[in-house]
Amino acid sequence: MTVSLETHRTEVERLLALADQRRRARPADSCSLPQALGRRLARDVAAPEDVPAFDNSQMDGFAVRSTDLRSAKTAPVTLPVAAPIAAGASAGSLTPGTAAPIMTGAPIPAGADAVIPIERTRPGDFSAPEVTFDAPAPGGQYVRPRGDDIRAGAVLMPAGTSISVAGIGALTGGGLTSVEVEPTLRIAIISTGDEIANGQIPDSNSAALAAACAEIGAHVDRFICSDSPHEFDELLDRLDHDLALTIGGVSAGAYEVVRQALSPLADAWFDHVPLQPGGPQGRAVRAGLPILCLPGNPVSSLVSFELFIRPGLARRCGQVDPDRPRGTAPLAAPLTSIPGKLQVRRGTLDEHGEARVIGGAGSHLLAAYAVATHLIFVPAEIEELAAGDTVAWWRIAAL
Ligand SMILES: Nc1nc2c(c(=O)[nH]1)N[C@H]1C(S)=C(S)[C@@H](COP(=O)(O)OP(=O)(O)OC[C@H]3O[C@@H](n4cnc5c(N)ncnc54)[C@H](O)[C@@H]3O)O[C@H]1N2
Ligand code: MOO
Repeated sequence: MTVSLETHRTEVERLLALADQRRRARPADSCSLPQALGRRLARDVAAPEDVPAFDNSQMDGFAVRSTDLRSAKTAPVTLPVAAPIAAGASAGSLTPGTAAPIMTGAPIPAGADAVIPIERTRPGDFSAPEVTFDAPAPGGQYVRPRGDDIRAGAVLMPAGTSISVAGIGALTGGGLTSVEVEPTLRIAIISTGDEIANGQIPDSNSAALAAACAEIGAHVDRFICSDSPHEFDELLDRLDHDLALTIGGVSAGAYEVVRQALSPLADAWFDHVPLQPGGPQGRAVRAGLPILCLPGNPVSSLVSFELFIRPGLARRCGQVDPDRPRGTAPLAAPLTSIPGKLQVRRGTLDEHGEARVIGGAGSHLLAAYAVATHLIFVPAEIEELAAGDTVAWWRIAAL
């Protein structure tokens, strides 16, 4: 039965949710920190130590006892300069009645409780033997106390947090080198057809789809299967993935291995959606494994991945912006489209901000797609568009 694009999208979402459930049921991964960007924490992470680990200066200036500057309220106070404390030095202690040059991040010496920035002192120079202060300072001024960012044992980031760039920094700053993260979604991409299995045609579709899945953070394994339904069944029996994407074998030919093998299943659906390219589609759940079946024509498989699968998959893989950037633009040149189907052309936005189609509508024209930066949409009810008419676009590649 033909279904609307919306119905198919909803059904694909249902299968992606199932794939996500399978992923979550697998054990957590241990991941070293720089690699953990974008992964979700499998459990709460407690800070192993106080951050910062010691009281330290927030400014380049002089470490003082605030009590030594009390009288600066009425008259300037001049103190002898003690040995300087660089960031990386050990803490030491401050002799009462002296001021120690201290750099940002350097440990506050025992006895000191405030820092006066260099620009609020006279002569404003670290090499002078004495330093004069014109105002008192409250205790704690410009001191970053130990544990101010996070206390040892406190939850630094709770389970489920998507590890951001700042998260990598905070976890590393907390003394961690690896974390337990939720497992990555594992996808099996299965190219079908004797022409692929015997090498007559390069397996360009699964190469492209594998790149698309890897780009959004999924783990991908690629398989090739001949037109034998038995071989296809045996291959599916071996998979332990969260999701399978099949390519080809879904339309009206005599050797449609995917449709033949899967359509007897209770939950299976194989038919057309009102889309060009990407009309023939299928989906099934086999022994708990959700399977999304894409048409074999190269442009068709990529366009249907973009429209139906990528948004939900990217969101589940933790992408910050799961949707492609979208907008509208005037068409650079007239075009015609087939009635009753959403047509997806490939093109770019030119220097005038106009949408310019590249190549024809045919679903084998992958070379033109390869230099396109945008998908350009012609609605189902439209047969002709004039130059200047508004079209919707999604950006799929860098300009
Ligand atoms: N009588 C009809 N024929 C076709 C219809 C139809 O409605 N009635 N639909 C056409 C449309 S639209 C599409 S799209 C294709 C989809 O066909 P399949 O999904 O069954 O794909 P195949 O027949 O297996 O292959 C189509 C085409 O793509 C090439 N291909 C397949 N896999 C790969 C791969 N991994 N890498 C590169 N190229 C691949 C294959 O060699 C064929 O040329 O059906 C139309 N026919
Ligand atoms: O709908 Mo097919 O995908 O055009 O070749």
